Amino acid sequence: MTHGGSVLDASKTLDPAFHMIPIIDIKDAESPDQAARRRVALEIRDACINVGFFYVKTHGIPQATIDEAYEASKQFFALPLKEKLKIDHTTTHNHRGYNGLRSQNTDPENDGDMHEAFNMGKDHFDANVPDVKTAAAKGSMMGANIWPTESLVPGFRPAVVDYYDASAKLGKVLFPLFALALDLDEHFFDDKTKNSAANMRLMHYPPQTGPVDDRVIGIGAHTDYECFTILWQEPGIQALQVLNSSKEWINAPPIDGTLVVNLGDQFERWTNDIFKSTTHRAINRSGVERYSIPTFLGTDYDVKMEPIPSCVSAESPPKYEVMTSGEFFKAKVDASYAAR
Ligand SMILES: O=C(O)CCC(=O)C(=O)O
Ligand SMILES: [Fe+2]
Repeated sequence: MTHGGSVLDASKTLDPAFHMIPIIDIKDAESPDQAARRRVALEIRDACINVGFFYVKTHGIPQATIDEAYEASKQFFALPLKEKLKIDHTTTHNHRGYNGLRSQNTDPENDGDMHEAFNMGKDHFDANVPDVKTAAAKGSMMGANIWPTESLVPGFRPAVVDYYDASAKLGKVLFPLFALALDLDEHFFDDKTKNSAANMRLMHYPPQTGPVDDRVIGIGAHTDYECFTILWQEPGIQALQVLNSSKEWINAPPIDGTLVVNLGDQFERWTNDIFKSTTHRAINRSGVERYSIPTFLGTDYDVKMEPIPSCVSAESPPKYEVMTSGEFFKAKVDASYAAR
């Protein structure tokens, strides 16, 4: 990496008023040929600097794993509200479990998101992860999952955990590509992502028809909080929109055989804004139910987000206070529920 860095240079010369979200085939992500891996990383670099969103093709998550999580999700949200409320997120310190319609407000200008969700994270912990109770006392996002009664949703937990594990594994494939995209050692994030700080949400958006209050939409305009998100969207339903620098909303429809990847605020902080954490929202005007599953991949909660040297210079001094990813993430998530 040269001083000043090609990443920084590129960000100065390109205009991110995108109208299309690129599709990137990551079949060579783990190729033994370093040049092939680097080619994928360069495509990712362009997308990260200009768009903050891309679709990944050949992502490796088996269709059966997706189908089972989708079915499990439909089964869960069809439960009576009183059952879902038995695992309400307010019973946990880290917002695991169920959040009902309008219980979250992602855009502070809005009046509650028109989605319900089931929130979870890694379902078992390695011995080196801090004890759940200690972590909770420290206000961490660590902690166990809570699950609906098995007999009400048979097979829910294994189906959800399988998809979680598959998307976390895809995250492990993507981190080295992001590192390469930043001209870092491919293993840069390895020791920063040992404890699976990945969180996942099953989301359900009821259809919104007729006049819709702009302040009550599926999920209000927001950026994600972690390094990046892997998003599965129900096929055939347009709902997700991404804001470009001309303040136009660009549709991000589901595309067969792909998943959406978008960057979050942690990467923006690591890269001093060179990687874009792009604003997005979702509104379901399709007339039918919509389901989606985002998995949010961040670094371990005790990792300090220090700007990557190639991303700062005399002309571009560090913009962000250095804090741990856990402090940052908890503050953001708490705030998204606070006003409700
Ligand atoms: O459901 C979607 O398409 C988007 C969800 C989202 O942006 C989020 O949960 O952060
Ligand atoms: Fe999001």
